[in-house]
Amino acid sequence: MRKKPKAEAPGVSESERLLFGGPLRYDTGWNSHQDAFLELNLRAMVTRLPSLLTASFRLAWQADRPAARIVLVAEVSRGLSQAVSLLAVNSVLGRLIGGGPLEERLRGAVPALVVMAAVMMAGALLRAASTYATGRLEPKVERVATERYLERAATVELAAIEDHTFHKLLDTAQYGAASARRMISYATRVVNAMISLVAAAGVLTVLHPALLPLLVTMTLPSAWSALTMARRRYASFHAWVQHVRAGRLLGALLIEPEAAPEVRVHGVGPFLLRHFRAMAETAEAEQTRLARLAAGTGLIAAGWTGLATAATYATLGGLLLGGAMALSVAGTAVIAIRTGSQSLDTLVVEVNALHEEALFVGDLQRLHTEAADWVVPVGGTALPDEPREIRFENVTFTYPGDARRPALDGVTLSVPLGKIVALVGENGSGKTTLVKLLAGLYAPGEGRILWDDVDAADTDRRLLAERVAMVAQNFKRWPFTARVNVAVGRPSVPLTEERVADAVGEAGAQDVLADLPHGLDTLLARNFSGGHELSGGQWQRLGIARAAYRHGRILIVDEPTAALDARAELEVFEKIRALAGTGQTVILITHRLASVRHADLVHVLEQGRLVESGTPEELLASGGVYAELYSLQAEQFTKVPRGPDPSSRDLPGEVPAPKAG
Ligand SMILES: Nc1ncnc2c1ncn2[C@@H]1O[C@H](COP(=O)(O)OP(=O)(O)OP(=O)(O)O)[C@@H](O)[C@H]1O
Repeated sequence: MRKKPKAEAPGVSESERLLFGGPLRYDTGWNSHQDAFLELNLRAMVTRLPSLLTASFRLAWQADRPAARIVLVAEVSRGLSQAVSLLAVNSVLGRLIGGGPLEERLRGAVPALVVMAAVMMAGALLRAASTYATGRLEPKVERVATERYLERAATVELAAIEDHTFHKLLDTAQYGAASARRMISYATRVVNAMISLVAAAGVLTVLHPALLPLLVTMTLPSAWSALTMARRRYASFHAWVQHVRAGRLLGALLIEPEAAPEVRVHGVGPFLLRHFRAMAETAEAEQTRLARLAAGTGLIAAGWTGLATAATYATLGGLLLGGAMALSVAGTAVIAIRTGSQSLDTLVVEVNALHEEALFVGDLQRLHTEAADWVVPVGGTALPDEPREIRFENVTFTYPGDARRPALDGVTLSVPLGKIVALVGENGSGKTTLVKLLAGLYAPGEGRILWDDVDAADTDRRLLAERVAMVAQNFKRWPFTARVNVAVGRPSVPLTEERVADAVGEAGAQDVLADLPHGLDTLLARNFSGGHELSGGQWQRLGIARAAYRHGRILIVDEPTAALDARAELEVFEKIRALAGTGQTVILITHRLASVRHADLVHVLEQGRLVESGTPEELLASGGVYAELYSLQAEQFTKVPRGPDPSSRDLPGEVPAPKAG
């Protein structure tokens, strides 16, 4: 078995140990095709070439058929014109070196010279056509590949995005589009080099059969050197990719706005810089090692090429001296050997590159296949028009990975529609997971979620999603204008001023907009010029406006007031209560138990299990978990000494002492 080139294992620098807890081992999806590349040798290259060229042509054909046709015709014609050109050279040399007066010899060479000139002109025109068509084709190929990639990423289940293996594939496949683009020019050059090689080889065989093996012998050393170096670079890239990425991460942290305050207040700058330098220096050592090896390999290859060239010219000399070859033929042979060896060199390098790019395009194709298993299904039974309740029946759900316990464990509960239902429980008790299941973002591992008597698992997920509006705990702060940040709640309906204004009013976000320099047209992305940043509480109000804009029949609010000041919190709960008055279902997750007082039903979760259900009064009276959490919060306020003004306004977080029970 052939020995694989070994990449030097990255040296574990002190920085790496300290910052990342040990050596940053290579662990991305590239692993899957690493071996394929390392096994690449001349024979493998030749066998894989047809499929690589077909793949490139298919990509080009999908993106722009006329341009793909132009490139193909132009490159094939250019290769053929080189054969004609070589034959014309042979004819010119034959005439010039042959017998007779000089004037006659020159005149005799004119037709072949005219052919040469015509072929050169045609070659230039074909080159221009190919350059134009390739330039037109490349961005289209990249766009088509990127669109397919993004479309796949957007249509898979949330669980796929959170699945480590699938996410790795998403990470690696993103390089596929740029690789597809590059494959076009590599494939073009490969086709061109192949045809001119065939032309040179054909001419050489016609001139003398012994010349063809000489051409191959001359080119083998440089082919070997190009392949060896490419394999080493690739192996090194994989062994060092994490290390290099981590080094870049350190650099990026120094300029990132989120890190900027701590970098300055805690003086983290010099600390990060020191470790950045240490990691960069370790990576530089690898580059030096590769350069040393490249120099050595290059020298060996040059030595062999020199010997092969000397042998070629000695053979030519022998043939000339032995009278087996005319001088004019020897002249043409020298030109053909030079052209042929250049084409062979190009061929090796370009096929090498083509193969490397094809591996990344292969990841993109793998993504398409694997994503098909994760795509959110379309179609299914309709939901009842006016359901009375959503019922969780013995629902268990465990996040993929190495979770130590299910996030939801045999939960049976009811969410009556048209009411305010609160979910309460300590951190990590499963509240957010429960609403994500309700919204169809995950499917239960066991049990059922019923909308009256229709199992959510059998329904059309898009129709289910249309019923739900959600203000998630970490809802997205879109880097767009304030208007879009509201209207993105329902992109399927035309954006109208009236709808936006209504939603802003419902969320009580008018004050937030009034403070913005361009109102609804203010760009909410500080990293762009003219961009503006909102405070956490201001963002939260826009998030609520977004959910109001959606007009989902079920409004899920996960910690809606965490970043709000006391007055704003009061207002938001007023709005939420008013929504419930209009028949809207509100599912409220909050740790502020005072806000739960107005809920029609409270479910208390503990470590993924439902431990209590009832009205707030019932739960307080029962003296269980809810009552305990309530007392804890109440105590905080009763213990705090009151301010000098006893008539000061009640704070929404202020809770009355629980009834005994
Ligand atoms: N995307 C995820 N992948 C893996 N585990 C998760 C994920 N989200 C939550 N978990 C785990 O599931 C459990 C329940 O989390 P969940 O977010 O539902 O709790 P919660 O009651 O909403 O908590 P909090 O009050 O802190 O928001 C936790 O142990 C958490 O670590």
